[in-house]
Amino acid sequence: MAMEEEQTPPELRYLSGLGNTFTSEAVPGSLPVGQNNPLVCPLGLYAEQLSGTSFTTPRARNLRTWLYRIKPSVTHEPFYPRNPTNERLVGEFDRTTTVATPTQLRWRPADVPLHPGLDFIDGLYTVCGAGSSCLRHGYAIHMYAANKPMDGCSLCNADGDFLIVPQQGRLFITTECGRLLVSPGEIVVIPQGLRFAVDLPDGPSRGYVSEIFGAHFQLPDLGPIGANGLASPRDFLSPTAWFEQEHHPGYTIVHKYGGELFSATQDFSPFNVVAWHGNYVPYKYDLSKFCPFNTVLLDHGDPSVNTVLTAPTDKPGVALLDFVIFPPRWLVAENTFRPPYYHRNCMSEFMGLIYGMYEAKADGFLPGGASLHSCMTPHGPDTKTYEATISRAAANEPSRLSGTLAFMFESWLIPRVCPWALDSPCRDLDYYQCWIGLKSHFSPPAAAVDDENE
Ligand SMILES: O=C(O)Cc1cc(O)ccc1O
Ligand SMILES: [Fe+2]
Repeated sequence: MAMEEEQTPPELRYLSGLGNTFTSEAVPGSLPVGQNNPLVCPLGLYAEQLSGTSFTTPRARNLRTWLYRIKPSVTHEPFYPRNPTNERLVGEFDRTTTVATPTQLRWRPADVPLHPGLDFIDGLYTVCGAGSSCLRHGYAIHMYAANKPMDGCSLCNADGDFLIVPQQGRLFITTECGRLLVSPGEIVVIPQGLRFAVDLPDGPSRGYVSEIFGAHFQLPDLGPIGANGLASPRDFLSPTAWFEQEHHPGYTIVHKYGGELFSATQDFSPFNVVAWHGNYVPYKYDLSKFCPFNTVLLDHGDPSVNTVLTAPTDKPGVALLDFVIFPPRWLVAENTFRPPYYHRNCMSEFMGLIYGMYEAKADGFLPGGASLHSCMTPHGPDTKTYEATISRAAANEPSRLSGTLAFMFESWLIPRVCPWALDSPCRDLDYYQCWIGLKSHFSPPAAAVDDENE
């Protein structure tokens, strides 16, 4: 099943829309009509339901898909702890696993190793996170650097949804619902529990992953923006049914459960779903389709206006995790400091850069790199950006911010950081220096100073 390096992936068909109930048949007539589990399914298939929410979740948020497959997924040998495991994957964020630090953190991009061979599972490493996958509240932020396809194995993440942001190299992802090709500049969401395998048609690849426990992503409300704008539901693409039926001795299912990896073998591919219907599906989204809204007169708006997807908490307006982008756009504000303002945020901000340069950082924040500014940790434009901005003669002219795509995972929950991320050779220990040069421009009128000092 694995593609050789640099191989052209096949043309794929997608279904458009987010939150839709879809139907898809790889063989005509393979979906039961009028019911989900007839006594005998068409073509002798097995019916299997995959639930993404509790059975009793209110209808508007209820997610489930019915899969019609050659053999049911229960047909496998027992689960064992995977050996070797991946020691750098974390699902429980406490004092035993991770560290609390308010320090501004930044990392240079990691080289994609060529040796030893690392597939998507072994190339994943957690950077930070909060909460607990077992208690179903929290998130993890991972990055990956991989150079080899997942061959003869698939991953099932029982802990949460993965939102994957490729930065280098396309991902060819086979899932139980079909296949998706995801390029840098696109994102993909793989829902909790859906089995998938990642192939790397461009060879060495890297990117970012946010994983959410106990919630699913949805589009943000648009409030006064109105009925249109930001990410449009029709630009989200889900796969169409695709299956393989060959005997596959020794096929391995890797199961991520409670942050730990388990594996089980079976003699067939899990990608044996001939037809499916439902609304619990993987989807991809091309970030260049995002329709940004922005300041058209004065002041820098809050980044929430660039939210692509949000995973809610039980508190209205408070996100477990927002996925926010900083896309190419026109800047037209008058008498305004256009880059991001200096700030301290009660939410925590993890940022990555897909390509180009980020508007707040003249140096040091590179494509494939990352930064973390946790709850109430001060941050903002570096000295070079500040000085260049205030001395720019044409500061009121429209200017186009082009050739850049940064993003942020923003969370209400305070992240704890993994020790290997703090000790990483990619960590920029001098990050704080980018602000140390900010000097006082304070120039009160002479009279005011005299009055004060008398
Ligand atoms: O810190 C950052 O660079 C992200 C960010 C961008 C912005 O435009 C406003 C606030 C904010 O936190
Ligand atoms: Fe910020």
